[in-house]
Amino acid sequence: MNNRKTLKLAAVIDGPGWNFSSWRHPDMPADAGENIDFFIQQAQLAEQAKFETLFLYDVSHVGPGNIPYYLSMFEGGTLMSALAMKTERIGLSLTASTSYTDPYNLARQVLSLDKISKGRASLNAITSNPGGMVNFSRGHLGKADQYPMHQEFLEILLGLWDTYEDDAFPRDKQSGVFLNPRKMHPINYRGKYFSVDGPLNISRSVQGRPVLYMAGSSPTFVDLATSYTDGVFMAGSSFEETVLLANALTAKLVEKGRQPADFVRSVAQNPIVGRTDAEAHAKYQAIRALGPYSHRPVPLFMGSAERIANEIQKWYEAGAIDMLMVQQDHPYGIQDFIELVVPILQERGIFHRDYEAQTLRGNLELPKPAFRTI
Ligand SMILES: Cc1cc2nc3c(=O)[nH]c(=O)nc-3n(C[C@H](O)[C@H](O)[C@H](O)COP(=O)(O)O)c2cc1C
Repeated sequence: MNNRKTLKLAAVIDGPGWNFSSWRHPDMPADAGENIDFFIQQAQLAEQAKFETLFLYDVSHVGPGNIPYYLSMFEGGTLMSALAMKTERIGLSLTASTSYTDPYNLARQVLSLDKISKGRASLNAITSNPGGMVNFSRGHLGKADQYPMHQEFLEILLGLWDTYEDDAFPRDKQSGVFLNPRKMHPINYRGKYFSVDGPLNISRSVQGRPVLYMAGSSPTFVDLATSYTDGVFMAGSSFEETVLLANALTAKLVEKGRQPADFVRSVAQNPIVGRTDAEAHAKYQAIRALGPYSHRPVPLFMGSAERIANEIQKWYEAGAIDMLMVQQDHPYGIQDFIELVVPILQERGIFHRDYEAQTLRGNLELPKPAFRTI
């Protein structure tokens, strides 16, 4: 069972895509990962189509054998801040690793993005590969540290985002009262990995807090996500696996006394869409031919627009997803999806025709969380 009025759509605007060869396509800017004009174009395209949010994955340790996008990409918070100025309604979601930064820094960055965008920011907080800790003076830590560290990180992040009550800053010029100090709540957190006094130096968000996601698949992931986040990003490698994980998440939410409707479960797919199945297959062959490896997995969502819409409807109505993240390998992947599939989803009442709210939370049908102290 799905638990929202409509399916949510995210556009994953990760440069040339998560593969080795799409940058070689004649219509893909070879420097797409560092090309701000390309990102602006993708962001505005998704906003015109009323996608709820943009989404960026992240990596912050690389080697020469990585995919081109890994080797040549913008830092997500900086990029999203630029896109905030070129868009008005669409959400701005970035991924960052809790193994590779400090919670105070990330809390400031994401809440700043939230203010700059007037309530459209969200963070996908991931644990990432432990190998990268050598870039962040944490080479002594390993895989076993990552989830305990992640948990502390999320508690601090949420605590810092609720440093101030909504009306903590009267900024009254007459009386000279800028801050009501009784409404400021430093967290004074002492953990094994992080120690943070607070307070943060930015007021509470218009959407309460930035939307928080986690990505993963393990039982620890399910447990932490249902305790701390507003939603998840699941691998989505098959319909059956996704239904199982989505149901496990829902059961855990209910067990913890949370409303499943206040939680967004999403997967990413890289649809290759045509007017006919044959046209979609020709597009797939065109990118496959770019090499360097002839093997490129056939996307789970490939074929005519009608076929893709049916598949999305099946996943949505089975409660496997609340949000579909549209990722592109083909340079027209998102555009094709918008032109061919979105109208069918709208016709069927599965996807909205316009933004209903000003904030990302509102558009995701998530309630504004009340202020709380941890
Ligand atoms: C759907 C999904 C998306 C992910 N995205 C990223 C990412 O953008 N950057 C990254 O470094 N790791 C990413 N990861 C890896 C996770 O951070 C994590 O290391 C991994 O999933 C281990 O957690 P698990 O054992 O609970 O699944 C992703 C994982 C999943 C399942």
